Amino acid sequence: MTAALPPPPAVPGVPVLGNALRMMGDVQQFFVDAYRDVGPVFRVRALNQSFVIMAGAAANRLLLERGEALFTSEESFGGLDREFGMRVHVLRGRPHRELRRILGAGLSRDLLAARWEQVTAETERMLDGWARRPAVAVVDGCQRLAAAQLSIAYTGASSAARFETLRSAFELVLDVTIAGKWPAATLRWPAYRRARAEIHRFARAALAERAAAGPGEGPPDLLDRALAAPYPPDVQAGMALQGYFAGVNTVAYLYSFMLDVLLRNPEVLARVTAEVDAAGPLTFDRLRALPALHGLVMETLRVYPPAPGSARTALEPFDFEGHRIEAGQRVLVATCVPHQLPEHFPDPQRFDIDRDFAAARRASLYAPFSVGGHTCLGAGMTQVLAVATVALLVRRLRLAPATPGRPLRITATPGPNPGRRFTISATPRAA
Ligand code: HEM
Repeated sequence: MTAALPPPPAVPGVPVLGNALRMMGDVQQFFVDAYRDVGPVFRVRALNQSFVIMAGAAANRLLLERGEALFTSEESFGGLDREFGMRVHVLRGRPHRELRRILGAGLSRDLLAARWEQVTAETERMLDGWARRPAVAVVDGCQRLAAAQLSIAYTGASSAARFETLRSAFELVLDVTIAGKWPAATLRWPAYRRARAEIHRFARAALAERAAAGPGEGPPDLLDRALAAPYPPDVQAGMALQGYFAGVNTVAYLYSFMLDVLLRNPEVLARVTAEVDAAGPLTFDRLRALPALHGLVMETLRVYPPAPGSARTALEPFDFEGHRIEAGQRVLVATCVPHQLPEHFPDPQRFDIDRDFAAARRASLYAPFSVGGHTCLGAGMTQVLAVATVALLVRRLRLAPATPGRPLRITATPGPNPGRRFTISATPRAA
């Protein structure tokens, strides 16, 4: 009989808080440092929660090849399903693949092509608003922008009027059910119940309106797909909500990091600006021919991944890199740790928009959208929308940091972002 392997080693933390402070800051850097100091599997504790973190090439391969058999997402994402009918995150096997197929069609980048004029007009309107303010709070501004863009592309109408309700209710659910920051009883607070009810009314009204009007011109969008799907009304509403919420924070954090990068790297800003200026009228098809901008998006996702891990719970005991992981253990596959390893990305500290990602992508070592069965369904939309947004931005606005010299301070609430204090000033470029 072989002896059972030891449990993963713990990363030293402080009393009571454990590793919470580092998990709430630059969590990607924390995972990279712990991988180097402790190895590819280690335990962390944040207040009352304990996670096993698995990182490196073998961890990504395990999630890709055995993720479906070994893990469930219920404990991490069940709250989104129970509270909002957003079920795709927690399903497994065939039912998951079926819902993914339908939802994937409703979240396709083709919808941006179909609603290009509407999305760019709203983006330009919002960016012009930035130029009228003395300072722009970048994360908040980018959340509003991403929410408007995604809701127009996916549903044909902006959700801007409900933005604050949507943001506060969803962030509370994430803090309670995924981050474990507040007790579950928080979801019984009257203020939360009211916000939740409003979100439900909003999703049901959007679906009812579409059902009455019938599908519009162009490809079927997310609402058409949800209405035609063989699911109960709460799941159809959850599908519609994916268009208003899934992706808003991650896309906004990506935009915010890109702005930080552009302000800190004048040579990158000069290159993308020259590329956009030379491109002529900005049509959806022309987005493909902007290599410096594509490089900026890819490299920002490498260095500053807005979702640096996939949270799961082990369904059965298994061994990984010389350690035993027990059934029921909460696990986080830190999928983006390879982004910082020189064996996969030469000179990883260098921000290089000319990097070749092809080999790392094929080997699942470039993984800002995770790997395996639950890979992001909005990845295609994110990439084209991010290119379009930076193109419109550098064409319209001249940017400067509101507080020159302020260092980048990453905070992970709920995901890694440059923090609420990151502000810029924007002036019209023609001025
Ligand atoms: C920078 C932008 C984005 C990043 C970094 C990102 C990242 C991720 C990651 C890492 C996952 C996997 C989670 C897991 O393994 O449990 C995921 C799943 C998902 N994402 Fe995104 N995402 C982004 C934008 C979007 C957008 C715009 C949408 C569109 C609404 C979207 C919709 C989804 C959905 C529906 C899933 C669940 C897929 C499933 O469970 O089968 N994401 N995303």
